[in-house]
Amino acid sequence: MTFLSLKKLTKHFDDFVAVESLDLDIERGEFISLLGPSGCGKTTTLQMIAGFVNPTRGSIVLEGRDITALRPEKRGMGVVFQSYALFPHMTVEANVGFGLEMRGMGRSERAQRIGETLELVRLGGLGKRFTRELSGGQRQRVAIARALAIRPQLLLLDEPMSNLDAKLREDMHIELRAIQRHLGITTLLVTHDQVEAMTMSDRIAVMHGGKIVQLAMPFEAYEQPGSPFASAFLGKTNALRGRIVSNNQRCAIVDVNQRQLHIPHGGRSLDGEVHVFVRPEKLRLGVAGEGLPGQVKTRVFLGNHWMLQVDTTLGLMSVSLPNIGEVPPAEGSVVSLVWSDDDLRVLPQQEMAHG
Ligand SMILES: Nc1ncnc2c1ncn2[C@@H]1O[C@H](COP(=O)(O)OP(=O)(O)OP(=O)(O)O)[C@@H](O)[C@H]1O
Repeated sequence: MTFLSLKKLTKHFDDFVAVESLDLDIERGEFISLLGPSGCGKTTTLQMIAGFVNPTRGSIVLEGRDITALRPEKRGMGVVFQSYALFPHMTVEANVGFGLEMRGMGRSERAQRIGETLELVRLGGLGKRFTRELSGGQRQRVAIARALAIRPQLLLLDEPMSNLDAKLREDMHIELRAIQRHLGITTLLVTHDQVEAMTMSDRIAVMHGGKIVQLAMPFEAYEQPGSPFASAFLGKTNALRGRIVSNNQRCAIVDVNQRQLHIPHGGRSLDGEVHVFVRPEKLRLGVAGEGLPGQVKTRVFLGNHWMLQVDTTLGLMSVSLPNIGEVPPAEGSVVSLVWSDDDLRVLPQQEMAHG
């Protein structure tokens, strides 16, 4: 049975539609991210699941039971907000034990649970501190421990890592994912950070304009984006405008600035104006005369790779080259770009506007 089902979940604020008829099924133990830009309706969706915002329409079904009208405290969910919302005048232990006390758990059982949960987030020994005496990363762990202490059936995370510096955030991604797997706890994360979503999730729901525009495993979402929006939001991409010349069973033949490209269309024959996408790391430098000629406009070194902007007749193309210990051609050099047609993606142009 599906663990959590959102059925045509909708939220209007007056005549503004924040979330529109959203359907999502989550399996037990799954880690799902709602990924999208600011204002796309991620937080509103999470708040409806938590019970803090009433849906305008639609329903929320948890293990077969309709909980749409259930009060938040009856839902048995753990929530971690971006602000953490810790109690500054209380110790770490008191913060973590708060929900347990509310549920009437006895003192000794509570102490044991608090101890276990602090160990889990590697805060053992800090229980007596006040939360104001902790670093940002430690505070964030307290917030997670507080949500986990009640052993919730669903963990809801709203941008919980956004206040941490980049290195700490990276560590927390790995750690939180390990804790989530260890406890087998079904988790929904709201984020606008695609790396965070990719690192942690079993599946990513890409949101745009109050809707899910793609739901897929990270690799699939990145390699086979279902819309121009998803393609551009999940990592860098080069988008070219083209026009369909013809389709055969496997490929669309697309004219891009008078070059004919053969692009696998995945069984979906296309017509008219299209967008052609190619990821920067799928482009390589060829030998002279071999591919699309261009001139290097910028060259940036990023440690594990180089990023080049190359001016071509198809427009400015970003090219990512792995750092293999060689310095690529300097700015101003004439180069040629090659790719495999299998790495090109083609999507109808009008989807750009709708996401
Ligand atoms: N209480 C409210 N009243 C009116 N409009 C609201 C309310 N809450 C949210 N909205 C609007 O609904 C839209 C979706 O908001 P939401 O907070 O869900 O977006 P989000 O994707 O989580 O964005 P962010 O990443 O910035 O938090 C936004 O345009 C927001 O301004």
